[in-house]
Amino acid sequence: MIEARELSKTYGSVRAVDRVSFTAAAGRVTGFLGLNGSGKTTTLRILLGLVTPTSGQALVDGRRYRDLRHPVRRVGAVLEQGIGHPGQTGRAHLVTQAVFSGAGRSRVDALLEQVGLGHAADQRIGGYSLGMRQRLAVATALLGDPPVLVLDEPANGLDPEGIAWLRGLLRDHARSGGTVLISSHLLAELAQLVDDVVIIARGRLVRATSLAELTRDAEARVRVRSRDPRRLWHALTQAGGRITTDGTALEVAGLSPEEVGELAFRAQVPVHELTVRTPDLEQIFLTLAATR
Ligand SMILES: Nc1ncnc2c1ncn2[C@@H]1O[C@H](COP(=O)(O)OP(=O)(O)OP(=O)(O)O)[C@@H](O)[C@H]1O
Repeated sequence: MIEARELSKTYGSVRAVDRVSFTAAAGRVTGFLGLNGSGKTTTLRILLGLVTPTSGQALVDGRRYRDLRHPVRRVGAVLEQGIGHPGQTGRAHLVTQAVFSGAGRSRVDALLEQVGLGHAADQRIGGYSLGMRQRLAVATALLGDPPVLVLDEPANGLDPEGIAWLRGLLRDHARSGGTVLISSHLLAELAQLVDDVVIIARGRLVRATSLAELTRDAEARVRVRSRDPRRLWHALTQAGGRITTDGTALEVAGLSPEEVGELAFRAQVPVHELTVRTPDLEQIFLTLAATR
């Protein structure tokens, strides 16, 4: 299990992480979500003992990373930065990491196969595509066969097949009792994968809940297209509607379709389209991520 307790990190005047508390439970995949710069990487780096928090604690199985007896056997991490020496082969990289970390090299070949790099094991990393590097990073994280996996934006650079592969791997890991914490700035990317979500915005926790709960809570929206969107926007906002737009139509939250129709009528704005949109997960996330 992963636990953040009132975690804060300040860089000069920037509160990168501000009293954030959440848990990521064993047997579940937890999505750690926030827009760019919201504090995800800082939180994960604190968790992995790479950054010292200003206050609060980040714990893996009740201990700080640096207090874990065999960290590579407890926690595997895929971080954002580049991996390995470009002149090294994938296999040599894994062997080096295995030796350095004390994980043992016996799993190297099996892991290369598991992440789909068996055919490229003897190619230099410098010639790997971004997706292949991500696969190698996942293999490195799995070296110590750790129950806890922490992944910072691992889907970056993966093609749809790679994403499906990663999803399968992480789901299997959780199904066998492992803990998975995975960050992203796109909820849609994780929607098929996560059980729970932790959403942060500007360093603060906005929501920590199950994906099912998040979907249930979301309110339907009314999409309305008209000849005079400015006037309609004004009328709907005056009535308490919360509005976004894709440039073509207005998306209205907080008002029923009946209210939107009647308000448009009263404002004498001809309506060309009025539809009820069931909640879109990405929209829910964006609304939450932009709230504070
Ligand atoms: N070493 C640092 N020194 C100064 N400011 C930092 C440092 N690391 C992060 N920050 C600032 O802290 C805030 C949070 O950054 P962080 O990288 O944790 O966000 P993020 O959610 O991971 O973003 P992204 O999705 O872009 O990676 C940002 O304002 C960032 O500029």
